[in-house]
Amino acid sequence: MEDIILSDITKTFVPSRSVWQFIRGIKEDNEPVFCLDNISLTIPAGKTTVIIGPTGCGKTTLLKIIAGLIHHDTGKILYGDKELSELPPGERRIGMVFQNYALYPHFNVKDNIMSYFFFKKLSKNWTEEDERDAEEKYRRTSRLLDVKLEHLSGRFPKNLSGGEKQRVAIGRCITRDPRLFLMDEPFSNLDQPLREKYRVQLKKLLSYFNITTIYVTHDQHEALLLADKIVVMREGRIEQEGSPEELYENPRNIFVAEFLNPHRFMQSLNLIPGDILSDEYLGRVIGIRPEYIDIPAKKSVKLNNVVKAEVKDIGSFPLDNKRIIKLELEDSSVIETEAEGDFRIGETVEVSFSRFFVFDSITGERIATHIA
Ligand SMILES: Nc1ncnc2c1ncn2[C@@H]1O[C@H](COP(=O)(O)OP(=O)(O)OP(=O)(O)O)[C@@H](O)[C@H]1O
Repeated sequence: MEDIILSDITKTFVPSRSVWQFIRGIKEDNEPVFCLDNISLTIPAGKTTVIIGPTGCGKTTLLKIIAGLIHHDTGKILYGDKELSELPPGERRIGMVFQNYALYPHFNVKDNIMSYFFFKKLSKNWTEEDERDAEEKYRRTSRLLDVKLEHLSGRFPKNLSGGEKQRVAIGRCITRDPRLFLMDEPFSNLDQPLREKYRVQLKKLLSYFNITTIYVTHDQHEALLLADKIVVMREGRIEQEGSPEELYENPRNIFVAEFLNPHRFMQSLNLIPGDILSDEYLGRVIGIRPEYIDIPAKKSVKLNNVVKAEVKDIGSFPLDNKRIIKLELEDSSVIETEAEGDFRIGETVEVSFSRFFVFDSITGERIATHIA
């Protein structure tokens, strides 16, 4: 198993003329859409790489280029020392699961999952041992995906729920023994509780089979749960790549810092003007993760990490046993964190920051991380 290396991948789309332009004989070229800008990236073997970024940043296009569904303008995709893009799609051993499930409608669940073996079985070389291996693979995949065999194996796709179809599509890809597994928001059609359940199953499955996977999503919780490596994209470029911990603890800029949010009820970063803390940070932006805000202020931290704030709001989330407190600082900026202790709305408190980022206020780049 080898890493997959993307080197300087570029893609520009030239939109075709609309019917209206065609009828009116309007010849002027439509503006080209610059989609991917020199993407270089290593996809580690046997790990899950999650690509995340705002809509239109080029995630799906990158995935389609890797799958060989569209061609890139420049650059290389290497699997070891082989150029993946020069291999015919059939030899690439790439499994894909996209939002639409694309199951074979006339195959039942078991035959869909086993479809890879369908034609192999017709060949003379198919042995009893191959049959046992295929059955074993089917059983393991089904168990890990929680596809209840006794209920589902004989059903046809039209009689399955969205979640069931999606799991069958994933199972079908896995039994094909892919070298690379590509998934584009596979759970986006499902409701929240189901998404959470299936993500956990998928994580188990991917680590069990050690499949090199690229997973595209908008969803930060999904990214943080599934990823061994996260790639944050913006406007056709990679903003930062690394482990979820690296990106969360050492974001390159405000965009990345705000993008990854493990908290369900709070923003991931509180931004305040630097001069509120000290003249040393005049013209800078300070970013504080909610978990590094202490109320009341810790005695041990330096005085210039302490600010006064008014309690503006306290929100309760009893099912999660959480209370979120919103605090207004002297310049009217509002920060929020988890409340531990009793507070009254309108009360003034002293707050300290045990760790914070210092960002350039124009470029948004991180200049320093300050630890008290
Ligand atoms: N065939 C095409 N012709 C012209 N422009 C295209 C084509 N395919 C994609 N684009 C443009 O390229 C950009 C990137 O599209 P892409 O689908 O890769 O984004 P994305 O990050 O996957 O977005 P989303 O999260 O909304 O799915 C968009 O501006 C899109 O409009």
